[in-house]
Amino acid sequence: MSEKPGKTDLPASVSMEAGVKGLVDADITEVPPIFHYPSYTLSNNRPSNISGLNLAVPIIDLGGINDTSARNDLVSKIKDAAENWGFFQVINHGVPLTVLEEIKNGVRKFHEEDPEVKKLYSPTVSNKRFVYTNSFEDPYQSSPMNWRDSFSCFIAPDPPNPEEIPLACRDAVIDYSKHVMELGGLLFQLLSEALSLDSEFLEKMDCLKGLFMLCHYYPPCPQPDLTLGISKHTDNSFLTLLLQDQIGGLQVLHHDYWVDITPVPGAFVVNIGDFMQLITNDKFSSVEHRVRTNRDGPRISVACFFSSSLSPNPTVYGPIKELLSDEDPAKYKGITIPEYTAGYLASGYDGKSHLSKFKLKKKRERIKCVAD
Ligand SMILES: O=C(O)CCC(=O)C(=O)O
Ligand SMILES: [Fe+2]
Repeated sequence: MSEKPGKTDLPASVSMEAGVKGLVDADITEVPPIFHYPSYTLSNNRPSNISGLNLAVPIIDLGGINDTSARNDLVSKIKDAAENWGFFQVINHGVPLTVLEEIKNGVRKFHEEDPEVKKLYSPTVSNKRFVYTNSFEDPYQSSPMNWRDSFSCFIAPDPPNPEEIPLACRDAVIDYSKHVMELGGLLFQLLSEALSLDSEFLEKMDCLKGLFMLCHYYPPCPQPDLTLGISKHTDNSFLTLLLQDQIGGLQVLHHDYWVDITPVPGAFVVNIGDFMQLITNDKFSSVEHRVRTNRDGPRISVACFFSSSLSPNPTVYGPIKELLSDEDPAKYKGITIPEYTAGYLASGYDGKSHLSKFKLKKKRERIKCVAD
């Protein structure tokens, strides 16, 4: 966790309460130094040894899901993407386009409310399951700061009362999260099949039990080469479903090169989170990603994390026994989701893998874990 910035770090005309959006509304023409990233973290030199690789995140069509041979084909594409990219996009997923438009509009509407309205949901005032955190108030904010404002909403296992969600996005959040739970159920089936496990395996492990929504608003940035919307990180989830608008900026690290995840109209970006990498014993990869800023905007995105997050949950997750063998012993020790999440949040988006802290180092430790 980094030290919080003070008002003195900002131009005098700017109120911290109004978030990054407030800076842009105040017509700043230069990005304040607290948002500056060292230039080496922003550069992206294409390594010569990857020139032959296809550098596009796979796009997978879920349309043929009910046909056995098409399903086998898409399960093998998902397996390949989950192993080699940690990311893929899905199209023909069954979520109506109107639902996608409504949630993007709802997120934008809330972020464009008067700061006085948003203040009612700030972490210092709100103990509700809907929290508005602009970069200046986020206790887990990285240093340098991110060029974005966000709100979060806990959806499952304990859904919020509708009154806890602001009117600007209430119906959209409720409707959208139902569709995300449904699509998540299908994706966990396909991922189970991709691991040669029973279709219901991951759902039976309660991977679908928790859902946490994080809705971002990235204001246009006057100097996009100086800062980031979100610094490099992996997700603290089993799986993340992300909806992005057409502005672009999301990048995934692939063979040490930042690859753009080009917006595809109506698609979801799906990515493997740390907990999935842990339970699959590194078969699937939780891969680092980040968001570049843009002169255009605002950019809206909605990230839905399948994780029960900090909610009390005594289940200890370790590598799935069915995936282990003498040749492939457990690589991780078990941990509960709230314990993992607390550590992940405390280390902030610092770009270091939290998962690696749970890796079993010695062969003897691994063998002992399998015997347990
Ligand atoms: O806004 C995006 O495209 C990505 C957001 C993200 O990576 C996150 O919330 O973890
Ligand atoms: Fe992320």
